[in-house]
Amino acid sequence: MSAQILDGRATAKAITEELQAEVADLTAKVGRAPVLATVLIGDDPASHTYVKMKINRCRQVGIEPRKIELDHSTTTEEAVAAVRRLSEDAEVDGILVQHPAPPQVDEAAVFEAIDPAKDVDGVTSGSLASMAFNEGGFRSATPGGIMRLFERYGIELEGKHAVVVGRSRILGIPMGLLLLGQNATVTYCHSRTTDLADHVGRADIVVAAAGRPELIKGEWLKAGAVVADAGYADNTGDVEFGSAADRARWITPVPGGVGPMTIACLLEQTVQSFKQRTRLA
Ligand SMILES: Nc1nc(=O)c2c([nH]1)NC[C@@H]1CN(c3ccc(C(=O)N[C@@H](CCC(=O)O)C(=O)O)cc3)C=[N+]21
Repeated sequence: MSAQILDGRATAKAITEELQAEVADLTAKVGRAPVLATVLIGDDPASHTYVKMKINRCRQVGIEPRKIELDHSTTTEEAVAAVRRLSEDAEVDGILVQHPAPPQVDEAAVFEAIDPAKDVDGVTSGSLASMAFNEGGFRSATPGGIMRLFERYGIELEGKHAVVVGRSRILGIPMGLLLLGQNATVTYCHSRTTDLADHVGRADIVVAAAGRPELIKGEWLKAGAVVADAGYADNTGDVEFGSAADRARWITPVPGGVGPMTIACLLEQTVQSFKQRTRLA
């Protein structure tokens, strides 16, 4: 292994500690803590685990979690109504609707019920448009977390060729937009891409967001590439770590890379929303 580690766990910890101090100060000024509402539909065990991790991190920094659980037979209309109530609730600063929703639920419709001012997970089409037009505002949590990690390690993006593998609404697509916004040249690859290995081989920066464990082989990489692995199924990345670490210059591990940064971004944006909504920013 010759690559250096992009340590998401340590970076997220540093961000969390900074937030903790800021939240204590803000809470004293405003007279209440920031509130993040989490909406979990159905009983997927992995989703329960992720939401629990997010709630634990909230408590750690002084954000008050509000947990909404809807059962597996919830309709789109019921889920939309629940999210709308949170959008209208003046005490709620941020709303997270955990993906994936059960198949009968139109997830996009539920996302759109989030007040854009509370979209701290960056899933609405309005947030996507802000990312496309480089307007600031809330970023999708995983791409936002990856950008913060690049920032903290001084990874240069301008003029670099970035290959994003995956085109999901909350991960691949916004990831490419954020990289484009930092003047990278962006290629999207996906399940219908032919010659995936060739595309990856031309990348200075690879973001693996396909949701397919070990899809990307280390031998495909250009020597010296930067690799961010957003795969998380069973704590296995979308990149074959061992072979990739032999060729890359920088790489995120799984676990300990992108996952913790996703949560750090969610918390940061919840605090940002709180400041905006209470006119402290
Ligand atoms: N609306 C929405 N927003 C999301 O951001 C979102 C989502 N839905 N659905 C599911 C994925 C997955 N996700 C993870 C977050 C943290 C870790 C994480 O911190 N993992 C630890 C390992 C945790 C363990 O020990 O199992 C790590 O990588 O070090 C992983 C995965 C957020 N997601």
